[in-house]
Amino acid sequence: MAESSNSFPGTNPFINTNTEKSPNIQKISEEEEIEVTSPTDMTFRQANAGDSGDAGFGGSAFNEGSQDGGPGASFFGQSPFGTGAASGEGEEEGGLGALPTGSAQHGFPNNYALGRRTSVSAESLNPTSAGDESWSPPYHPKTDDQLARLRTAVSGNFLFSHLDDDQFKTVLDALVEKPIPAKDIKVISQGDAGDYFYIVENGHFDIYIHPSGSVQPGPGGLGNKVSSTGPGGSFGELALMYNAPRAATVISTEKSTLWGLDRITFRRILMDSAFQRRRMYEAFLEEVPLLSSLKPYERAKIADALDAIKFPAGATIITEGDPGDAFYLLESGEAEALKSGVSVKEYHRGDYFGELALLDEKPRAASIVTKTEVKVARLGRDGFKRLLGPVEEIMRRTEYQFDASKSPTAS
Ligand SMILES: Nc1ncnc2c1ncn2[C@@H]1O[C@@H]2COP(=O)(O)O[C@H]2[C@H]1O
Repeated sequence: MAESSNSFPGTNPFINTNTEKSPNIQKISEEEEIEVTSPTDMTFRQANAGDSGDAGFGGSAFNEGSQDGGPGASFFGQSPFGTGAASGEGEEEGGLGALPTGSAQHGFPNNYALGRRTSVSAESLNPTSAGDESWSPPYHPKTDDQLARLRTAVSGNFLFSHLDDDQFKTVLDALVEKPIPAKDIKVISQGDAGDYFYIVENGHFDIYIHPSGSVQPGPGGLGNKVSSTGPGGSFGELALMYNAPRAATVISTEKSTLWGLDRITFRRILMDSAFQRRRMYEAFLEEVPLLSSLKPYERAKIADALDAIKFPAGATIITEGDPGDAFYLLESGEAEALKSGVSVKEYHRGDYFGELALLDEKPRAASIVTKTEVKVARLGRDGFKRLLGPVEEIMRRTEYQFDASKSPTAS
């Protein structure tokens, strides 16, 4: 635990090695020292009043007529950190693919996490360490209706799927309902400090990134739309995980309902497992040819949803004729596909199988049997449908050679 916690900040895959300082981000770093001290400090209370940080809870002070010129109305007022423009010199808006630097290749703005502290408090480096026993999680009572809705909302979220019962209860108690009354409400502004992680119960949100690292004045100031999210989805974890400014702007596209989890509860309960999963699969997923067209952030979301399973040699992972419930990526070892007992295809590291039954709701077209000890990353049906949409066409183009005379070398 300590090992992984301590190594998180040092291995931020999205950090930029550029040493140029942004005054805006420096302010955010300073704020963190205050913010991690108490979830009920000034920042939190101001947020409740709707005038600071990320979207406040219970406040009605939607600041229509956004100060920063983007299409969305800001959900909050003047940030104590400002949303001042970071450098952005010589860069054109052009989507993630158009960004020129190393971090841009990762799908993040040039100055993402630029100002992250080199010296941070023990709490922020190691949120679950001993010495933090004085922390008691926030408790926000909920009606039966709220609890039922909340359980449904988090049931589809992979960051919650590995919690034990106590952790799950702590998180449910700490979540706060946050109605978003209309479209064009800016819940998160790129470049700001992060206070909350959000789960979408209903409604829809678009996500924008400006190459400069923060929202800019004027038309197009939000940058480029990079993705969107809806019921069961979540956002706002990156700033909390990496102690970094918000990497993107998130705006409602309709009336919606969010549940917000404060930064400290997120870091203490959800972060370790989320980090470990993302880090564990990051390098492997980059190597998987099927996923090479995806952006790094899309691969990170897939990592959240994967389960590692080991099989000994000679084990059957998939049985021909069965209904399909999961898709698999082969992480190590070798396996083969058998149709009516005849080998028709071999699998090695980076290959995938199990997609046909999920794509077409058909029974398994072949059995998959291990030839050596094998490690697979399993993606359940929901994750497959939600996360692999962008590569569906690639999967559909895969031609299978079922002619037994060409096996076992057919691939
Ligand atoms: N392509 C993307 N790059 C960065 N963040 C994204 C992207 N798509 C969605 N997001 C979410 O947008 C959020 C903005 O706030 P955070 O940086 O805390 O966390 C970010 C992610 O949860």
